[in-house]
Amino acid sequence: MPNTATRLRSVDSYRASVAALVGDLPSVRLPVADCRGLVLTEDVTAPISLPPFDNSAMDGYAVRSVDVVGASEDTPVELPVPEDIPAGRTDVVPLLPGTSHRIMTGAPLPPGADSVVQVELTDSGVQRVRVFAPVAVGTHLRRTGEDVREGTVVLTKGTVLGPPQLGLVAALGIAALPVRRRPHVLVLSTGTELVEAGQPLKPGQIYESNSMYIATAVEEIGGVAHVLRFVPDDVNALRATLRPHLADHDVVITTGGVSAGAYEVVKDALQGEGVEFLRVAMQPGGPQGSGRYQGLPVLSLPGNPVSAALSFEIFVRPALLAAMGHTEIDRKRLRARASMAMKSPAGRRQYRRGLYDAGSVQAVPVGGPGSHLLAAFAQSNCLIEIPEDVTEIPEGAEVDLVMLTQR
Ligand SMILES: Nc1nc2c(c(=O)[nH]1)N[C@H]1C(S)=C(S)[C@@H](COP(=O)(O)OP(=O)(O)OC[C@H]3O[C@@H](n4cnc5c(N)ncnc54)[C@H](O)[C@@H]3O)O[C@H]1N2
Ligand code: MOO
Repeated sequence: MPNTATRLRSVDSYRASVAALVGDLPSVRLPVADCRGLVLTEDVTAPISLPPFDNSAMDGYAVRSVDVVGASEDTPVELPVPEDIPAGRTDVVPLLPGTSHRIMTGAPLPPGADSVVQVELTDSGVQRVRVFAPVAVGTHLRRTGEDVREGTVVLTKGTVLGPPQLGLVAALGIAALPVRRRPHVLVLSTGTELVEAGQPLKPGQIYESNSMYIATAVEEIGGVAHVLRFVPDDVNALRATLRPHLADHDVVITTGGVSAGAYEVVKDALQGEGVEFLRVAMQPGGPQGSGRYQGLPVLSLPGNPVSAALSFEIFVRPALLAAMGHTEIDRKRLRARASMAMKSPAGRRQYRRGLYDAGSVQAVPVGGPGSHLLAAFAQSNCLIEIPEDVTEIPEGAEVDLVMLTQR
């Protein structure tokens, strides 16, 4: 049967298959510093209160409010200063009536004190201090547990750990957290025409770029990418290249070698070995392969750079995010008016690269639909999604956008 007669899989159904193939990653305990962007798998309970002790919110003098009643510029109250309490002083120095201790921000409030006079309202005395204003009980104090009470849940299972959450955990003295671990992704680019940056190009050669896109896109969402470049058009050599890496990766992403040509090394090596090659009703990104090779999920993306990139964006990225335990796996979507007319093939969901302008609420197509237009893609901030049943978008019509700048 000719390739053209092959039935197309819908984008949504293929997306679901890829997500099911990748599955869930296991939960592990990791040092807090390694948890940025990962998803918590258990609630976190505070082992201590925050603040852990009553302390001063200002540099100044710990006093009893009653001792400075009536103080003013003209009638200062003068108190002896028997102790100096910098932050970090760990011995207990009670405050006797009629005295004050010099105290710094974050230092423990001495027992007996009920307020702090900030230094600006005093003469900054060291042996004795003149206080120029009264203070109400509780002024400039940070009470034990005001932020967090020991034993309470501070972060719930499913939370994505960003800097604020990790800062809180550090403040609680927690060293490691239970998280879904990072996906380890083997990125394999194929093609005899591909050379690495730094080498001169011979006629017919191009610089290899897909692995750069895929690896950095994997790392952007918190995965770990290991790049391999595979050159020969030899199926046994490709299988042998994969073999030593199967045990320590969660997913293999290949690019190139999946379409209808005479040298389709990925397809030839993996078809019939657990990986199915098919066409998806998407443009770019029609030819795809997926399945398990020796038990390991393999996603074979088409070689054209924008096809590979959009295949990652539409199929692989949400699957990896879901595997990592994220519930928000989709990019933000917007609607805008098309700045110009566009055509799209019948029966395919087309993703045109575009620039969304929030001011005019317009989507401007950047470059054409071609899957080799890398510069246009790099200048875009969105994809303009043209549905399968739409072949013409008139200028000014509302279109759906997939924003590439935010999740
Ligand atoms: N007769 C047909 N030809 C093609 C069809 C088809 O249905 N019938 N489909 C076209 C579509 S659509 C796509 S997409 C590509 C997919 O081809 P492959 O996955 O086999 O990719 P290659 O042939 O290996 O490469 C395509 C293109 O991309 C360049 N490339 C590949 N890998 C990289 C890389 N790592 N970095 C940079 N550029 C890369 C390669 O040089 C080619 O120009 O097939 C169409 N053809
Ligand atoms: O579907 Mo291919 O991915 O257009 O270039």
